[in-house]
Amino acid sequence: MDKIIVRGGKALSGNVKVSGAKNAVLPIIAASILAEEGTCVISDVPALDDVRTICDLLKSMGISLTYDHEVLTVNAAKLTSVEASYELVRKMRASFLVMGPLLARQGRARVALPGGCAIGTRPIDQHLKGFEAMGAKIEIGQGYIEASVEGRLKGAKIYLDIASVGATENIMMAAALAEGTTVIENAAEEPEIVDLANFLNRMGAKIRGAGTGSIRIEGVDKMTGCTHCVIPDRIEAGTFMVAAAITGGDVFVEGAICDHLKSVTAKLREMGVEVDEQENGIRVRRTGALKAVDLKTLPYPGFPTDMQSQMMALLLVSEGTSIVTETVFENRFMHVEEFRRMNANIKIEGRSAIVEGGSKLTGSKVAATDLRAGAALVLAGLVSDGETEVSALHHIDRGYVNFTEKLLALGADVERVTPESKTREVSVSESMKVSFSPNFA
Ligand SMILES: CC(=O)N[C@H]1[C@@H](OP(=O)(O)OP(=O)(O)OC[C@H]2O[C@@H](n3ccc(=O)[nH]c3=O)[C@H](O)[C@@H]2O)O[C@H](CO)[C@@H](O)[C@@H]1O
Ligand SMILES: C=C(OP(=O)(O)O)C(=O)O
Repeated sequence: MDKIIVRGGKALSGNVKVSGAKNAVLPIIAASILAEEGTCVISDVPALDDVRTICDLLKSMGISLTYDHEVLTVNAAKLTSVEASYELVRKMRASFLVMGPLLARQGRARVALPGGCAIGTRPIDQHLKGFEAMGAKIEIGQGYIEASVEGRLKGAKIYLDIASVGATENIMMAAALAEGTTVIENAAEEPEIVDLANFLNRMGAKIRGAGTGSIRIEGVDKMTGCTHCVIPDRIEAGTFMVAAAITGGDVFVEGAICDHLKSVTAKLREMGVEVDEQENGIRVRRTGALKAVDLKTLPYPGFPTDMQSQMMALLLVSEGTSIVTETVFENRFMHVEEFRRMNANIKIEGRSAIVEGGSKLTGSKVAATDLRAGAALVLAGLVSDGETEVSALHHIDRGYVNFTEKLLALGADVERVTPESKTREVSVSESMKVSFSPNFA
């Protein structure tokens, strides 16, 4: 099993380019199932394990795909199966996003129950409530959810009890090909929802209001292939912003969209970090001490839960006590135990973590507990005494393209080690080449 070895003490500097957003591209690839004709050509598709998983899933349904230099083509004219197997859904919960498109196009879908994961139980009741409101019959058995509808789905007014990102996306995709108009109230407002709506509209859908709490979808009879470029990953961008801040560095995060990162920028500024918002990216510098701040995760435009663990790493080296409250997922503090191995002083009280700043972090053996926790441990390693060894990298590979290489290019003392070959020497230019070649043949 690969490990990342980090030796602390280097201030990061230079330019890092943000890849396409994982959380935008996954629903977009699922949405391409809706195109009965033509090819979807999607660019800035990051070479991530999660992308490979959803591509494998579409391939298992008879859909043809190609991937070359971050351009993915999907031709879903031929669709031979409406099933998403346990093996693929288990690897990645976002696989459940194929349910809406399959149901809308084929009138039937059979998808393995996604179950919980390290960060919480993550139910899908809001997705199912939406499909039922559109006339689908839902049956659950033998670990699978079967949804079916006589004829077409019918437009409906759906109020989400929770502004769920996945439910908003799944229902929006289903409604795009339904008969009549669907209105989703208390919809999630994340930028990835806007990107998905833009993609669907290019395919022929009629969606208005994405990015607000009320989305109106007029169903159409047919959708076709289109071209689309995925938005930059705001969480990857935020992770590098924290990397700059934690090391007292000076980094330009190229491609980051300032508007998508307002809550992160505001917190960094509150802590005494200089954040310069530019047209094509964000420059982050830190020279002085870091101030403790409190933060609470919330749905967009609130502070993202996917940045909680990285910010916690930063708060560990600030002056004073901070309170981090996690309101989105009920169990997203697994990284606290790992931080403690690095001499962190953190107490958990219910949904809050009391983070004592100013501890001298020490390098240690730690394991990623989810993908953002993995990144956060590497960030903590950048300022720890001695060597930090991060394992369980399959989490990091789900959501960060060339994470080690990007840090290396900014001057970090970091390497990825494969036990069989001891050290895998990676030249940055080589590693930046396309390293993803899924078996699309
Ligand atoms: C692939 C992807 O885009 N993943 C993101 C997406 O996950 P995901 O779409 O799974 O997150 P949701 O917004 O659906 O979940 C938010 C909260 O709602 C709850 N819930 C959700 C659906 C439902 O039917 N019932 C229910 O109770 C969840 O358990 C969770 O507590 O948004 C999360 C919240 O910003 C991010 O952390 C994930 O990175
Ligand atoms: C929780 C995350 O992803 P997922 O919803 O795919 O598990 C994440 O990206 O931090």
